[in-house]
Amino acid sequence: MELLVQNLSKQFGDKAVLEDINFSMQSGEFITFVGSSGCGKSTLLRLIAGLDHPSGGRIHVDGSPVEGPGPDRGMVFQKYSLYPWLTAADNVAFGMRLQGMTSADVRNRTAYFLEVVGLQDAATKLPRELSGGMQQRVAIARALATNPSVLLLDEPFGALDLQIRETMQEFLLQLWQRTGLTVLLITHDVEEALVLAQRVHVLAPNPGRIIRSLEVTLNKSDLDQLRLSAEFLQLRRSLATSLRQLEPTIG
Ligand SMILES: Nc1ncnc2c1ncn2[C@@H]1O[C@H](COP(=O)(O)OP(=O)(O)OP(=O)(O)O)[C@@H](O)[C@H]1O
Repeated sequence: MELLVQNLSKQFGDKAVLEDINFSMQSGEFITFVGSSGCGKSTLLRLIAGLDHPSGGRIHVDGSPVEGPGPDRGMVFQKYSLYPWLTAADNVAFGMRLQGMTSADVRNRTAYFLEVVGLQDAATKLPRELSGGMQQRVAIARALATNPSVLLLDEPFGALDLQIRETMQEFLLQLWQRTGLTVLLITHDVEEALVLAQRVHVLAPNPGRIIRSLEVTLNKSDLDQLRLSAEFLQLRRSLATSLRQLEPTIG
């Protein structure tokens, strides 16, 4: 799989929201975009998902232009990801049924992906009976079940408390290491971007553009240790400084 984004721009009316975005990613990579609120992160992800159309530039998946949503791109949003009237299992099954999978396949894959996210015991629960973190795990299972080439995550843990957010980051990192998923995640949280990604792109606002890209080669075998390591703290400070310099000065 290759995702290729070239000279991508997006205008809403006369407001330029994204300008000249260029990057690519390959199978098995985990990349993040980090930027402050309103810099165009969600817009970028929606364009890649095919939920909206670019004003200029190109988005290709495996050489084919993105012209709308497709099963090759699975998406998870910050909240309200699940259908509230469906059980966890039916939520996971939903996309597969739409794709026309046989009911035996749907049943087997639902059980498998609920297990992948550690929720085999929650199959018959409704979303409101699950914690926020569990709901997002169901949403990830649903996205994975349709076998996407790339998983697009829009601040998936943004609505969760800090402690649960860290548990979910660890969960996602392990899932990625175990399964070889391809993940593109957007976040406003510098620490989250660094903990998870192999490559971080920093987005500046007005118009949204990439101002910095860095490879992250930190040892992620123990995230608690990592968060305290000098190398991590130095990178985090450096990224936070990049973002802070973009804020409008007051007074
Ligand atoms: N459909 C739309 N019509 C008009 N303007 C829009 C539309 N969608 C987004 N925008 C504007 O584009 C800019 C970027 O929005 P976007 O949601 O992509 O930012 P973001 O970085 O994801 O922010 P947040 O983290 O707050 O969600 C904002 O100024 C927003 O008001």
